[in-house]
Amino acid sequence: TAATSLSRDSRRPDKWADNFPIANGPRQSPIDIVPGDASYDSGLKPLNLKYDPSTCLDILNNGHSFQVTFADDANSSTLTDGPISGIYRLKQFHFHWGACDGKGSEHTVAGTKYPAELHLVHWNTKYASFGEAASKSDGLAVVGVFLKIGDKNANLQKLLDAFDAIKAKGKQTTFDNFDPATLLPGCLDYWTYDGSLTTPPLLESVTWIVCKEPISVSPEQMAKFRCLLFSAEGEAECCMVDNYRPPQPLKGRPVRASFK
Ligand SMILES: CCCCNCC(=O)NCCc1ccc(S(N)(=O)=O)cc1
Ligand SMILES: [Zn+2]
Repeated sequence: TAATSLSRDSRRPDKWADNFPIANGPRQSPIDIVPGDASYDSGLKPLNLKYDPSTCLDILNNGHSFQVTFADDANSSTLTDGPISGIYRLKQFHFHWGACDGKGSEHTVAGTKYPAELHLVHWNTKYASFGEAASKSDGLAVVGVFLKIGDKNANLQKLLDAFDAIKAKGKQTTFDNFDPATLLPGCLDYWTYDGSLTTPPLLESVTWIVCKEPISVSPEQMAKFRCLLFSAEGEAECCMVDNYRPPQPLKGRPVRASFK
């Protein structure tokens, strides 16, 4: 139908510049990270992530990914140090993935695509809210973690077990006492650069912090990601896959490494 093709087109990254001209801006994300071109910065601090599982609220299929949302009315789940100054609060985390294991991540590493990528979205508490921070150059900090095919990930499985309740666009269910720290790799070495949201409104407000070490996901678990739907109940079913934006031009931006 016309509605179906409008919806599909709005999910196509090559169409976003029509409504969001910033899509061709100077600090767009994601990027291809070339380790040999990154410069080690001894001034970069270790990431300080302190999450309180009791601030976990719900899990939602928002029609372009699934996200777990956190109560952000206090400094209960925060990111400090790393490349940022001040206190950033966790708002939500979500993922991007492919139709097969050979693609799915948004950032790539010397051209290597991972099957999926986790984004932990934080906003700068010098601003009053996520919505206000999202339009400021230092408003957001997103920690990216790559998923690599390997052993079954027991912590990830807790999310996948909720998928039956959020299969279609708009479905949401309570989700509590989940600790996002269980999704972090053992080593928190990272690359960092100034970028943007990777979906509309593509705002250039994100300090990106991409972990070098991936976490594991089994092939069966990746197959479950692909059972979610872009479509709402009652609409023709459309599997939620390939919800990633490809790498964007670096346009001279420096990429720093927290490690040698
Ligand atoms: C009521 C809505 C308030 C927010 N207003 C709408 C909004 O700004 N949404 C953008 C949300 C978003 C998009 C992309 C990322 S990513 N993939 O870069 O980590 C993170 C977060
Ligand atoms: Zn994302």
